[in-house]
Amino acid sequence: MIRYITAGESHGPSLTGIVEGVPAGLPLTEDEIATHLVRRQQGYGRGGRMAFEKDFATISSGLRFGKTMGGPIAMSMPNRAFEKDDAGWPTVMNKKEEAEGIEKITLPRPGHADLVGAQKYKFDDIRPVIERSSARETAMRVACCSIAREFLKHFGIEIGGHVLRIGSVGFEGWDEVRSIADPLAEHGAEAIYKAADESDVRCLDEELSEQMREEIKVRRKEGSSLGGIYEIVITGLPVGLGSYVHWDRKLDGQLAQAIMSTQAMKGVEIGLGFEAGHRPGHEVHDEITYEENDFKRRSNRMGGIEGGMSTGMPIILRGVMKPIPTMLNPLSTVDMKTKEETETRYERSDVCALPRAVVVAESVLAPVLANAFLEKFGGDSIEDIEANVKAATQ
Ligand SMILES: Cc1cc2nc3c(=O)[nH]c(=O)nc-3n(C[C@H](O)[C@H](O)[C@H](O)COP(=O)(O)O)c2cc1C
Ligand SMILES: C=C(O[C@@H]1CC(C(=O)O)=C[C@@H](OP(=O)(O)O)[C@H]1O)C(=O)O
Repeated sequence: MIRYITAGESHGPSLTGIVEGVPAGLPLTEDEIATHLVRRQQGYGRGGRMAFEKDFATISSGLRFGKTMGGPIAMSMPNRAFEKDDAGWPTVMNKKEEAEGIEKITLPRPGHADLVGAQKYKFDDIRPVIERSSARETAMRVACCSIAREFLKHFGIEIGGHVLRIGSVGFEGWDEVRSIADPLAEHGAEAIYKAADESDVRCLDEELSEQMREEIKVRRKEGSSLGGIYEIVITGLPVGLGSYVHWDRKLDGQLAQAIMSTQAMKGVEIGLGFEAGHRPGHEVHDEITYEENDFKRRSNRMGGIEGGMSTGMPIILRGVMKPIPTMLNPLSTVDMKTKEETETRYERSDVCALPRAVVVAESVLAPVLANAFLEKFGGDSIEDIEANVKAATQ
């Protein structure tokens, strides 16, 4: 079973990650991991921080001659913000000897972890909450998950995401999206993310991309922020990953948890999702056929999962991200120190991080799928697993 843990603060010296349970013999390079780290930094609507961070994870254990050895893989990634002290407020993490002189942050932002975090941990300064709740953590999360992603790719399983909606601009309904995404998915889900990467809002439609950019521009000018909806497609899956036999083995439940564990996510749907509640059964369920010695389905409105198990069709999952809580135009809040009503203070921020969050969402699904795959075909080495897959498909 692949497990990973991340450590690090947004403006601390570095982020650290350890990935345990990766089978031996998987070819892996830092550059492959960096592909997704670079993608996570790109996107229209990003803030100033992403312009100067140069995310790269250095591997310090678990590899020999470019292949995994079965032991924990440790990674480290520096925060350039730690040295820069450029954010317009003291980057307090590198000035521990001056703790007394540093201004406390006492104005919690609605929608961020600030108020509840300070209440829970009994802080009179929001800074420690900001540091660890920040989506800076997703940089190391993407690095860790990219290893599981490489494992899946080795067995022909690909993941690709794209943006469906930003604020008021988006595709009209399920069929319109399918007409663009499904033909790409026939070449493997990576064709989807590669096509989406052509647009700086990661949308597959050129006209919508332009409108989304405009929407972000308008909301930025107003001092507001935006979220949106994205879709992730996973191809190359065998039948029967996950199980209906127990609640915690259902693949859809595990995938949803991974998405909801990501900063700013407020919902997940699989296949038709919430639209299934609007349609009668005959317009929802995927009819079964038998062609070329195999069971097939006429459609994939269940999004590749039935009974908590992969059907062998592409998994289609959508997530919704709320608008960024930090906004130039302030919201009402209360000063934690004086208890007086006042307004939030602005700190450097993304205006819309959805195009970047798509890469995070693609990534966090990888360990879930890799573990479901290992549960079915598992072994200590890639060689063992290849033999198990071969035996199961003969
Ligand atoms: C890729 C990404 C970038 C983000 N950037 C910011 C940001 O610049 N400013 C901000 O206030 N929130 C940002 N967020 C959202 C906050 O991290 C998040 O709302 C906060 O941690 C509270 O957690 P919750 O939204 O899950 O409740 C970002 C989220 C993601 C996934
Ligand atoms: C640093 C990243 O995102 C950060 C997420 C974030 C937040 O509150 O979640 C706040 C901002 O941090 P800063 O105030 O340092 O600019 C974002 O830039 C990153 O994605 O690597």
